[in-house]
Amino acid sequence: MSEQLLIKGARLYGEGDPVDVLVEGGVIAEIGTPSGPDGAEVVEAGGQVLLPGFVDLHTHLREPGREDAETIESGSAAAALGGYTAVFAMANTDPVADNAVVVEHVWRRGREAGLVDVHPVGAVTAGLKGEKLAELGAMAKSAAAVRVFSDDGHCVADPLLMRRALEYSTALGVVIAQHAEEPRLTVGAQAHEGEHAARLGYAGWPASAEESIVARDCLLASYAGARLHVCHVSTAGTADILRWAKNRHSSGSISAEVTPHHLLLTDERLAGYDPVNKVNPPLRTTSDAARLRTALAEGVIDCVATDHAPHAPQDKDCEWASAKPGMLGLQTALSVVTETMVRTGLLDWRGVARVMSERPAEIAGLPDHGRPLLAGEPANLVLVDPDAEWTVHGAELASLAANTPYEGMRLPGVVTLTVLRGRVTAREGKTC
Ligand SMILES: NC(=O)N[C@@H](CC(=O)O)C(=O)O
Ligand SMILES: [Zn+2]
Ligand SMILES: [Zn+2]
Repeated sequence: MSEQLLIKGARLYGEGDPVDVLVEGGVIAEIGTPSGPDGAEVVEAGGQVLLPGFVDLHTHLREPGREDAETIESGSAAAALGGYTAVFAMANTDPVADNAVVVEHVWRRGREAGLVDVHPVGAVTAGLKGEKLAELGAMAKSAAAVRVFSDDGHCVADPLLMRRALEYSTALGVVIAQHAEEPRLTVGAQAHEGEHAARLGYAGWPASAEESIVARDCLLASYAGARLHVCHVSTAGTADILRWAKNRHSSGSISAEVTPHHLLLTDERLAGYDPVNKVNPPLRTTSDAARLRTALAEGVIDCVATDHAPHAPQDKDCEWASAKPGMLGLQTALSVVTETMVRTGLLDWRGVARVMSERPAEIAGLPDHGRPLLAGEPANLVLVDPDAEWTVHGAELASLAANTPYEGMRLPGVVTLTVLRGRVTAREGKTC
C-alpha cells in the first residue's frame, strides 16, 4: 500500500505534454516533474494515456456456483488486465446473492483476491424469482454495503413489485438496475427479431420487449422519486425513451449503460450460427449500434458496462438454441471502446474517462474511484497505449471461460498498467 511508484512521461487524459506522476501511500502524491525517491518502482509511460481506473457496473463472476466458468479470482485478474479497479458482481449466482451471507462472501473473496474492488450486486427479489422482495436492507447494511440491486438475467417484470423496489430503494439510498425485458414478449427468443433471425427460423427478441419495460420503469422511478439504472441498452428506441425521460426527470436520477458488444457487433453475425454471438439482449441492427454510439457520446447513455458473462465450453459449444447467452468482456472493453468511440472521433480520452470510470463510479456511489487525476486523490489508475494493437485469443484471456466474440480480431488500445490504491495490479499483460 505504501510503496512508491513513479509513472514517467504520461499524458493525463491524453492531453498536453507528458508529465511524471508520483504515487505514494495509495494516493497521487505529486504531478509534474517529481524526482522519484530511491527505490520507487518506475514505469516509463512514453507518452501513453493516463486515466482513472475503470469501473464496471455489470460483471458476472459466477462464484458461488459456476466456478468452472469463472471465479472471483480469475474474473478479478481479467478485470485488472482490462484496466478496471472496481467491478460490480451480478447476483445471478448459485446460491443467489439475495441475502447478507452471500454478498459478504463475495465481498470477502474479492478482498482476498486483491486485484480489483469487487462490489456484490444484491438481488431485487428472493431467488431472482420475481415474486417477493429480497432482504435489500440487510444487504445494504451488511459488511458488503450493497449499493446496487439487480435481478439481472431476469427482469423484475411485475410492475407492482418494481414499484415497491424503487420506493424501498429511496429509503436505503441505493439504485435498482433493471434487465429490461418483458418476458411475455420473449418466450423462446434466440436472437434479435428481424431479417436475420427470420431467415434462420429463430424466434426473436423484439426491440419492444426492452423498450416497453424501459418506458414503464422510467415512469415508475419518476413517480417514486427513485433512481433507476437501465442495464445493457441495446436499441435505438431505448435511447429515444431515455432522452425523453432524462429531459422530463428533474434530478438526473435515471442512468443507463451500453455494452462494448452492442457498440461494435450486429445481428449480421447470426449467419455464422456460432453461439458465441448469442447474448441477451441480442446483437441488434447496424442502425441500432450507430445510435448507441451517438447516445453514449451525447450522455443519453451514461456509461459502458461489460456484461462480462463467462460460460463453460459445454454451455457454448453446442447447438444455438441450447447455448447460454452471454460473452466475455472485461479484457476487451477498452479496445472496443477505442475502436468504436475514439477512432471514430465520437469521444476523446477525457470522454473515455467519463464513460468508463467517472459516471459508473458516481452511479454506484463509489467515493474513491472515477476521481480526477490530481495530487491527493486515490491512486486508482490505468495507463493505455492508444496506438498499440493486439489480436484477441480467448484461450489467452485470464478468464476460465474463452467465449469471446472477438476471437482473432485485431483491436486498438492496449492496457499497459493498472494501479489499485497505489499498488500495481497489472503490468504489460500480466497481473501483479
Ligand atoms: N447477458 C447475457 O446474455 N447473459 C447474462 C445475463 C444477463 O446479463 O442478462 C449471464 O448471466 O450469462
Ligand atoms: Zn441482463
Ligand atoms: Zn448481465
